[in-house]
Amino acid sequence: MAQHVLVSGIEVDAQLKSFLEEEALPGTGIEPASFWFGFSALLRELTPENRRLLRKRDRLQEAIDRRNAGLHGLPPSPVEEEEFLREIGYLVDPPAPFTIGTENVDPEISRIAGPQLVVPVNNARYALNAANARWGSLYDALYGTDALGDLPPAGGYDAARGRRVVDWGRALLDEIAPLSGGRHADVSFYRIEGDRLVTDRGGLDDPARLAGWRDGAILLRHHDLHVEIVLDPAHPIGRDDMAGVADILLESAITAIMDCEDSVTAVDASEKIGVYRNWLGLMKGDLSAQVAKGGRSFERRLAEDRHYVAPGGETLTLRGRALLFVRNVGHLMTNPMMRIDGEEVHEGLADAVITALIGLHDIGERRANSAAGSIYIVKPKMHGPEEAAFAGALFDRTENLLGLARNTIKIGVMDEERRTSANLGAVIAAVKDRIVFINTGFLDRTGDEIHTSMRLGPMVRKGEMKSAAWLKAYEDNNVDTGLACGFPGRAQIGKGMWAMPDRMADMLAQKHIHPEAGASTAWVPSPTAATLHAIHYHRVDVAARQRALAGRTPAALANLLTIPIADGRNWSAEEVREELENNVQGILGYVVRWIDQGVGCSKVPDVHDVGLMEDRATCRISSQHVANWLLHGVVAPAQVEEALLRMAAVVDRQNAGDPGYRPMAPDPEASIAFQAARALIFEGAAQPSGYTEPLLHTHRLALKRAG
Ligand SMILES: CC(=O)SCCNC(=O)CCNC(=O)[C@H](O)C(C)(C)COP(=O)(O)OP(=O)(O)OC[C@H]1O[C@@H](n2cnc3c(N)ncnc32)[C@H](O)[C@@H]1OP(=O)(O)O
Ligand SMILES: O=CC(=O)O
Ligand SMILES: [Mg+2]
Repeated sequence: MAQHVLVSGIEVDAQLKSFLEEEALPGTGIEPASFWFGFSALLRELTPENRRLLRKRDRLQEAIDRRNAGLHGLPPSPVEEEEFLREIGYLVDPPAPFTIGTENVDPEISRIAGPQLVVPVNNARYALNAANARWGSLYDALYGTDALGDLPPAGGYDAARGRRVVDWGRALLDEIAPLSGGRHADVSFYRIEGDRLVTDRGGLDDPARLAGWRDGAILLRHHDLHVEIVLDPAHPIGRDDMAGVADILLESAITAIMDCEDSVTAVDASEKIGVYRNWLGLMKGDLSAQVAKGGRSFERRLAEDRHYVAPGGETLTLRGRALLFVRNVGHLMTNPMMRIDGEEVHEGLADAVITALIGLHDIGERRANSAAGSIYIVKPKMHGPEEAAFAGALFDRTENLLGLARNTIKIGVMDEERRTSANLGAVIAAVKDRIVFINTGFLDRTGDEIHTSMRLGPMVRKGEMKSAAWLKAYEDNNVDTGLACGFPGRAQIGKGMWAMPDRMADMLAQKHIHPEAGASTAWVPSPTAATLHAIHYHRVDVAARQRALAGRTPAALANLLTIPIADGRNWSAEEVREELENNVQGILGYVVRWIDQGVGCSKVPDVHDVGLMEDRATCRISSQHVANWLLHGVVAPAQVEEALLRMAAVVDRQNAGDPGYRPMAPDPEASIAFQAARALIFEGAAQPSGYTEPLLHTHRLALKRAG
């Protein structure tokens, strides 16, 4: 049983108290007594407002549910929907035109367009890898994935495949830094003479693309992104290369989000400490992890900065690591790590204070993460401007507590709830001097789309959501609003996750649409994906795209408010079965690892055997979808029960190789994970905003209590 101790009138888990006093506070100049005094006051002041905002969510949803139930399946026109949403206070008047005023923003956010990597911060091995993913090997990314159309054969190095990789890489150099007299593939030497790159195929068409050099490397720069040609004639690859090129390194994950939210499992103090401790290691620079792979073991640590000579002879220092954000949880959840007046603390309040406290370790002397002296917090799952203003107030109060100048804590706003999308201008206005991004979290957003109109009728199939009118309007509106509010040069306009981690050829072929749509960043699930997605930012000039898009007619609110119900469509029994099984398999495959093993982000095969990145947001979509079809009789309860049992056996088989895995199918009644998945569906319609957190937390806590 967790022990709580009373500090400044709040009950704090004893382990959390020790962690904060012995690990997080030392070095910040803040004394424990004043920290606890301020923390307690902040919680007392802000908890009532947090609760009020959650009650407002419920009231609005109840009003929408009542109205929708009374429509008997006849969807409101977008005009009627808009009028209704205004009437109940869901839609507010847009603000007068304004531009954001955020200052002290690092160039990785304000200027450089490139990939954004997300990683569960409680996994030190992955978190370090993500921080170090600023630079990635193009050759490895092409060789080791299906990017070139096929997978590498089993066994040792395949020289023919290696040649294809090298050719592809050299052709990319022709795009990024063309030579005046031929192709990079035909170059037999790269040399620096004076301040210029010299090859036997001429110099650079644009000499300014040479950013620098160091012993054994040429550094190019294009669209603010760097590319390093690694020269090493002794290297196994360089040895067989006419010009001695051993690799091409791409500046890849320009920013990375250390996630405390949807990709982690943190239901109590000990798990929250795991999350906070890794963030602390990243901010202090001393995080390490022992990695065993390929028959060897090594210690992974944070990469160092990289040093070059620039044309003119000056030293050029480039960051070796991605600029790090930390994603806090939203306003919904509470956590037993602390109690105030006997009630669990609102987790988002604690996250803000503790992650910002930890951020202090960087913004003093070190500035190894933010040279500009900012702490970057991503705030997810906010519904509308009042909730954004509340996050702003929380950050104000946190700054007061930690002695920080106003707006030191920056905010990345996830545009991932319908009330936020529909009021995006007002949301941005509410945090206009600290906002550093808006990002279309289309996965949560799809879950909220289903949940909000749950009672209207059955929704289209999950795959069809991607072409629904609301989704296009949502994506366009996000860019239009960001441009209108002056984001270019100050803040990111971001797009969502590539959720098929093994489908790199498809990503390479498709994800260019994000920079083309005017986004300065977009999410990737892995360092390899970051390296490959970086190519899109060489191919698309985001700044030019943003200038071109700035004058277009903004996305119509009517389209954003077009509800994706199926409108009388009858699916065949086969289509219903496939949809149900796909959702149920995804839910079970994700939930079983979440509950039993504490893994918050997993790759789970869908019914077509494509491994999908599953996190709480994708689980929200699947569970809400089944709940919606159940509510409207598209599927019967017995059919769902039967699918759960059948898919449990499938998921058990998929995990058969994992020695730590507890099968569900032999005794589903006794499997807490199975029961959690079942509850997510059968109790799905009643979950706040359709979120999965309350049921996931309850079931994991039950499992931990059971031992
Ligand atoms: C809707 C949303 O909120 S999306 C945001 C939440 N999602 C995420 O954060 C995605 C994070 N990604 C992941 O957790 C993983 O990539 C998964 C679960 C999707 C796939 O994982 P796996 O199949 O185990 O990855 P895979 O086996 O292919 O690769 C493992 C290697 O890649 C690395 N890796 C994989 N994902 C990441 C990542 N996001 N960051 C850093 N490194 C990563 C691992 O460190 C490991 O390398 P190592 O052995 O050198 O340590
Ligand atoms: O957080 C991202 C999302 O898509 O949801
Ligand atoms: Mg999300």
